[in-house]
Formats: sequence, C-alpha cells, structure tokens
Amino acid sequence: MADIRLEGVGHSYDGGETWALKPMTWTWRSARAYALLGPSGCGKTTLLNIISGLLTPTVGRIWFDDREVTDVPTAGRNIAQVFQFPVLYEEMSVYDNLAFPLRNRKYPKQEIDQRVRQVSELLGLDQVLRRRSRRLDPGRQQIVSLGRGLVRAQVAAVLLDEPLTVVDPALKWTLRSKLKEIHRDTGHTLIYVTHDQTEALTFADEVVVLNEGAIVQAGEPAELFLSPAHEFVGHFIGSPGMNMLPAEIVGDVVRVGQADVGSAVPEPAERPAREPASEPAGEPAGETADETAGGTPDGLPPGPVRIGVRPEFVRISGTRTSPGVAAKVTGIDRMGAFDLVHAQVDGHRVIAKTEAGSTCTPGTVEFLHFPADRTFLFRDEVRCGSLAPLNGRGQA
Ligand SMILES: Nc1ncnc2c1ncn2[C@@H]1O[C@H](COP(=O)(O)OP(=O)(O)OP(=O)(O)O)[C@@H](O)[C@H]1O
Repeated sequence: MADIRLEGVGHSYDGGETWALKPMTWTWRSARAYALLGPSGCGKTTLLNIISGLLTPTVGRIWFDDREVTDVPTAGRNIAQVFQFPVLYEEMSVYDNLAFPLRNRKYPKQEIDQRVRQVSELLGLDQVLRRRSRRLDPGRQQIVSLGRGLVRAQVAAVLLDEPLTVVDPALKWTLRSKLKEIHRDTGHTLIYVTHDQTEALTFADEVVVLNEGAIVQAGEPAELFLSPAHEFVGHFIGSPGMNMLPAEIVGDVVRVGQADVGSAVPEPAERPAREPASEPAGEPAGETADETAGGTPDGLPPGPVRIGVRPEFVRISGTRTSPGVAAKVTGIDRMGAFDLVHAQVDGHRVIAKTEAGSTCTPGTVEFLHFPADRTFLFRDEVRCGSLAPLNGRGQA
C-alpha cells in the first residue's frame, strides 16, 4: 500500500484541444476508502486508468510513495482493477479465477487457499467455488471479478470502476457493506468510481467529487452535504439538490430581492482543504476548489452573488419576521415521510423539505428563512462566503 500522488496530472485525448482531465495535484492516501463521484463523462475512468497505468497522462507525474511510476506499465504498478463488467476466465472454476492473481505472483499454495476461502466467504461465493464461471449469471460473475480484485492482500490500491452496475439492486447494499468489511480487514487503498451519490456516500471514508475534469471538492460525506465548496456539489449531492438564488451584497448585507437575509462573511483564507485539488496549467482553465473568489480579510466586495441553502434547512412561516423572503407556494409533493414545498422567489424556484403534513397551500405567500450556519455564498460557482445573523440578531 502506498500514497498515490498525482503531480500536475492531466489528460487530453485530442492533442490539447480539450481536456478530459484538467491538470491536477492530488494525493490518494494509503489505506483509505475513496469514492470518486461525478456525472457521466467527467473524467472518472480516465483518472482511474491513469493511476493503473492503462493510460499515460498527457502532462504530469505519478508517484507511489517516493517511487515515480509515470512510465511504469500496469504490470509493474501492483494495482488491482475491477471494471464495470465481468472480466473472467469463463472456462475456469470460480476458485481458479479467484486464485489466478495469486498463482500468477507465485503466492504459496496454502496462502492462496486461505485468501480464496476468506474472500469467497465474504462475498457469498463459497457455495459455487467449483462451478465454471460461465455457468453463473452476470451479477454473480461480476462478484467473482470483484473477488479477483480483492484477493491480493498486498496491492498499492484496488480501483473499482462502477463495479456494481450489473449486480441486482438488492444485492448492491449487501456487497457495499461487504466491501467495507474487506477494506477494514485488509486496509487496501480503495478508489471506487461511481456516478451514484448514495453509493458514494454510503461506501467511502472520503468522497472526491469530479466535474468537467476537475476535482471540485473532497471530504467526508457529511462535509459535502453540510458545507459544499462548489455549486456543483450543492446540486449533485442531496435530493433534491441545494437551492440557489441570485442575491446582492450591499455593504456587508446580503439581499435577496427586497429582503435582507443576513450579513456576508467572507470565506476564511485557509479553508481546511487538504491541498489544491486542481491547478490551471497551460490551456485548460479549471475551476478549482481552492480559488476562493473574492474573499478578503475586510469583507466581500459588493455586487451579485448566489446564495445556496439545502431544502432540508429552509424554514417556512406564514408571517413576515425578519429576515424572511416572500415566496409564492407553487405546489406540494407529499412524500409520505416528509413534504417538499415548492415555491418561487422573484421567479426563481426554491424547495423546502418539511415535516409531513405541511399546511402550506399553493397560491399563498409564505416567508422563507435561511439559517445563517447552513447558507453559503457563491461567486463563479465557487463558495466565497457564508451568512451571519443580521446585526447579531438570531434568526426566526
Ligand atoms: N478513448 C477516448 N478517446 C477520446 N475521448 C475519450 C476517450 N475516452 C474518454 N473520452 C472522453 O473523455 C471524457 C471523459 O471520459 P471518461 O470515460 O473518463 O468519463 P467518465 O466520468 O468515466 O464517464 P462515464 O461515467 O460515462 O464512464 C469524455 O468527454 C469522453 O467522451
């Protein structure tokens, strides 16, 4: 196991015209379980293939601890990779498929048997060890592929590229918790690629969010939910995603329409990000998680800003208490366990997630309250500040 460090690593498939992966500097720490989360086409597979050596990056260098591996082929990197679809020797038994990566590296027979049995038991394959792999259904075959990726205890990292896509949804939950169990047991560095936030949030110690070829934020699941550093994280994580409303900074006050909703507090110069996520280099102009636009020690520059608040934290009342933003209720989704109240503020949609049984009625005007500690300010999509109660007064 090793820290995997990417130094200015970026990739272009078209000779530098566009960048599937914008040059980034980033360290995957040894023994952590990461989810690499992002929408289709954001560069997840490209990044994984660069780590495993299937792809040589256009720019940048890769280090496993203090060994540079940029030009080392896959076989020399000691990485296990599991793909979206089964990669197996179909004529071999399940046992032999699981044993293959160990036999290939000349592990002692007894250790091979022990590891195969351990992994197969954890993945529920112990009853089919003697069966030919082609006789299994595709979901089971994929679980064998997963086992092949996990069977070696000593690997630099295990890379999993949407490994549960072909697996039955009911089994996915079980397998994810098995994966966590195996991770606890072996201490592998795991990088688990997914575009599914639930999968990412339930699996990982740390979720790395990739968008348009750049890491926009990395953190524990709760941090991404409670403290998004980028608008993309706000709307990609959470269901429904974060509300975003145009606002204005006037003096040190944040105004939405005619309502003052709080004081503007600039982002501290040093956000506790671990390190620069991505760096602009040459052609690609990447948004970066650490570019805190506009943050100054004295306050945020006046002008337009967007405020973001998650539906879970918007509060609604029928009377105007300050600070409150007038909103017209447009509809209510009764979801059983909770309600989603849809409203409009100057033509902009806002959703509030409330307890079931909301008494709001479509067509009426209600007042929305944005709790200071859960409301953030964004410029150029990057978080630049947050709200504080107006004049030190608590909010309704
Ligand atoms: N071999 C290739 N040649 C040219 N362009 C490519 C190639 N592979 C990927 N791309 C492009 O690079 C970008 C990133 O692709 P990548 O497959 O890394 O994204 P992804 O996040 O893994 O997507 P998905 O979730 O759909 O697999 C996309 O715009 C894609 O079209």
